[in-house]
Amino acid sequence: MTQAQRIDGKAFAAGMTARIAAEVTALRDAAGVEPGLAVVLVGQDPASQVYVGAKHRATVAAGMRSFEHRLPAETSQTVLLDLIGQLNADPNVHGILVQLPLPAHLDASALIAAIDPSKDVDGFHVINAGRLATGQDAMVPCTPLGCLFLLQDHLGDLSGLHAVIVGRSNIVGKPMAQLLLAANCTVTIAHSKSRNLAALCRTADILIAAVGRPEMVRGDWIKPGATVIDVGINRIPDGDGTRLVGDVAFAEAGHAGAITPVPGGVGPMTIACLLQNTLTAFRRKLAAEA
Ligand SMILES: Nc1nc2c(c(=O)[nH]1)N[C@@H](CN(C=O)c1ccc(C(=O)N[C@@H](CCC(=O)O)C(=O)O)cc1)CN2
Repeated sequence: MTQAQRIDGKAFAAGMTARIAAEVTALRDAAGVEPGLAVVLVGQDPASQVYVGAKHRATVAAGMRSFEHRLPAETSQTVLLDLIGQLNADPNVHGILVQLPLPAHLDASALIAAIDPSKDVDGFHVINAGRLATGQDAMVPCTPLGCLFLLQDHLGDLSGLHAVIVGRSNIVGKPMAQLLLAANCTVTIAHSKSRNLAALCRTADILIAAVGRPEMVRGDWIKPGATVIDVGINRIPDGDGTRLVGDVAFAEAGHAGAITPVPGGVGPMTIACLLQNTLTAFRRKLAAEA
């Protein structure tokens, strides 16, 4: 049996982070200021706590200022809107994100809409989504941006390739489609209700699995030689404990050309791209003030 090449997102993200840290040092030496990232976490979701902790450590390691706001699950919409208003006005904060998912009583769309689009380092604000869709400078959502970097590093020019994206979320599926269209791919967005999903996936040169269901994409959904990007991070029972699996049945994907592992694939790229977006927001502010 052939063995698909493993796309090492962890190593790629480490290289990006080192480059970003060097740029932050150079900017601090030149301008005497450094980028600041504010992260708002509401509630006790265990996975979100892990991700927010990882964001804090990565931000500090890159020489940026980290402003963490960990709030109780019962925090009201009004209190959060007030906090976002303060962060928008704070000159030391260049990037703001609200960690998702939020407790059910909160309106995530309204909170994201309250973030200054120039500080929206998640790229979830409709202004940034619209800018991306119309080919203008935008803050690009971190996970799809990370997927694009891995694809371009592995394949080079993506022109003319058929990309099938399984998943239509605002966070991954839709912005991923915009990025791949801009890179001259032919793009199909599929989802759990698409007819003949397995056959559709078999037509993909690039298969992006972002559906949030453990190992839903089986080996016989993958065209031999295809490049597979697995965005899923699913914790499943394993013996007495748990383990992480993606949306792709990794063990059945040996005939792919290349595949991202879970963990160690797309996940670390999400955080590296968050640092990149924060640096971009900072640079744009410096340029606007010059
Ligand atoms: N406001 C946001 N909320 C969420 C986002 C986001 O981009 N913005 N994405 C995800 C969670 N996420 C970042 O927030 C994220 C997920 C996974 C990883 C990661 O590095 N995963 C590791 C495994 C970690 C583990 O052991 O659990 C890996 O894949 O190697 C980083 C960030 C939802 N919410």
